[in-house]
Amino acid sequence: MQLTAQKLDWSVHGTPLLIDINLAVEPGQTFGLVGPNGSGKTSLLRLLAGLNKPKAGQVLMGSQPLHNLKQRAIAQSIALVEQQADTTDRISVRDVVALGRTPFLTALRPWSTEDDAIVVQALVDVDMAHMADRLWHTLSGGERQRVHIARALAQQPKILLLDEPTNHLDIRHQLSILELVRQLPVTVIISLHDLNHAMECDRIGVMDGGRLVDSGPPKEVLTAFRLRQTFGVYADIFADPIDGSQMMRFRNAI
Ligand SMILES: Nc1ncnc2c1ncn2[C@@H]1O[C@H](COP(=O)(O)OP(=O)(O)OP(=O)(O)O)[C@@H](O)[C@H]1O
Repeated sequence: MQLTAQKLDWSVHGTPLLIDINLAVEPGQTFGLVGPNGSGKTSLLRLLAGLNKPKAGQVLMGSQPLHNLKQRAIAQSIALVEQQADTTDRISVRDVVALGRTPFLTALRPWSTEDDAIVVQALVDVDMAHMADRLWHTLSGGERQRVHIARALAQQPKILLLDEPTNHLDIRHQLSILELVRQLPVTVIISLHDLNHAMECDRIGVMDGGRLVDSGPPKEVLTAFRLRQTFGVYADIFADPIDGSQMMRFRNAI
């Protein structure tokens, strides 16, 4: 499903935090959102998920403006994995993931064996099936992150929004989560700090000071100029001798 942002503005107490954001992510594409700390990535993802309302402009899910839809209808199509999602409840890993099924349950459509199977598959996908009975609060940071991703997968969204999902993850799980996300047949918008990981996205967008300052194929967008201008670093960009893919070697901060 296509996700479109048209002329989005968002501000808090009169301070503009997102300014004139225009973006269209095609069905099935993986779109990487990059930018320095405080550039507006999380704010944009929350608007795209319908959690915050824009001051101006609109978000379209397919051809439907989000502001015309109820939260439950949005949750049947869009899942967001937030950066600092937490719960203090004594709840098992399996039950956290089962929360992903909530938007689909009604009195006429109660929990079924199909939901059980979806939850198990989501746990397998993030390599957490062996911890299904563990209590959430006993998990490490990386394990919690993987459970949150499993909850979003259990939602079986058409659009998956991920805010720095590789935060806390060891290198094996970083790579396996990114590989999993890229293979999903859904539209994905993922914020990333690791620019070499962002190179694997179909397209990327660069946030700077609340604006989307560039978007396009990673090779065209993440140039030495952009790394200096927006990220404040000197970097060398070169082709990997093994497979020719573009890599960045960061030298020093400006
Ligand atoms: N509710 C709020 N009230 C005031 N300022 C806010 C609020 N939410 C975000 N901001 C500010 O808006 C700016 C953008 O924040 P945001 O979290 O979207 O950035 P980000 O690109 O995700 O950053 P990071 O890479 O550090 O996670 C920051 O300066 C932040 O302090």
